[in-house]
Amino acid sequence: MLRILRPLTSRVTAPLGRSLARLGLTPNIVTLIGAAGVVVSALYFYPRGQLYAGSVVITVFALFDMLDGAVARANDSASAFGAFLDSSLDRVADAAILAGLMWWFMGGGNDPLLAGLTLFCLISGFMVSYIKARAEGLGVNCDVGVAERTERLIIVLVAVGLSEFGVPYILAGGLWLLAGMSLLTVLQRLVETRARLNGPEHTEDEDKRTSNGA
Ligand SMILES: CCCCCCCC/C=C\CCCCCCCC(=O)OC[C@H](COP(=O)(O)OP(=O)(O)OC[C@H]1O[C@@H](n2ccc(N)nc2=O)[C@H](O)[C@@H]1O)OC(=O)CCCCCCC/C=C\CCCCCCCC
Ligand SMILES: O=P([O-])([O-])O[C@@H]1[C@@H](O)[C@H](O)[C@@H](O)[C@H](O)[C@@H]1O
Ligand SMILES: [Mg+2]
Repeated sequence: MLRILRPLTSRVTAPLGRSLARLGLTPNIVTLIGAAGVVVSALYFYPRGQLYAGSVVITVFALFDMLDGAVARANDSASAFGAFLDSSLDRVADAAILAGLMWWFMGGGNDPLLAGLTLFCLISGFMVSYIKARAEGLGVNCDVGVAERTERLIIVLVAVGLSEFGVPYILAGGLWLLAGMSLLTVLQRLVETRARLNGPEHTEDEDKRTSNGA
């Protein structure tokens, strides 16, 4: 959904990408800094229980995901391995955020129901990404859904960040919303992939890939 904002955000990220490239940073280094930063920042959630500070710092490092591609485009160094690393480390970052939150609910947060709901969000979010990756492996595009990664990050970070200001039900509400939207996106991507696999543009060549495992 929010991908439509890309032309707008690239007005900021493209010049930033050029500056980082001039400093000698490679896209892969930017990817690694962003992912490592998110993982370490998840320690704000658990064990520290600092939900607002954690959300802010995680947001800063999550934004690196918009900059690695910008650096790649700035110095014409986009690579297949870079794209693979970018997507793979997104999963590590997503897991760190939600695992940090889940552990906090199980400890200081003392809310086993929300811990379970967070685990559901983690698994359904991974399913969203996995379905797209598997569909692409079978030769079809699956860029659909109400909760792509950017939407999922915004929902969880805003809900968790605002919860420290005592906004009623924001944390539980945000997590229920995230769970529902992730589940809906899983269904949207399943339907889309099925339609495309059965569609006219799906060739015999692509059928050969169906025997491959995940
Ligand atoms: C009071 C409350 C307090 C709470 C505080 C918390 C507030 C939280 C609020 C919002 C949270 C916002 C988090 C947003 C994170 C967004 C990050 C994100 O999701 O990015 C995803 C994409 C980028 O996707 P992708 O990685 O696929 O694209 P790339 O551009 O990287 O290109 C990939 C290709 O590049 C090549 N490549 C890449 C890496 C590599 N190592 N080698 C390579 O070769 C390769 O070809 C790859 O295929 O996001 C988007 O761009 C979609 C649009 C998103 C719109 C987001 C809106 C966010 C809101 C505000 C942000 C404004 C920021 C302006 C920019 C600032 C930049 C520092
Ligand atoms: O599938 P999803 O989790 O919505 O979105 C993800 C994108 O936001 C990410 O930038 C891309 O690199 C991943 O491969 C993945 O597709
Ligand atoms: Mg990126």
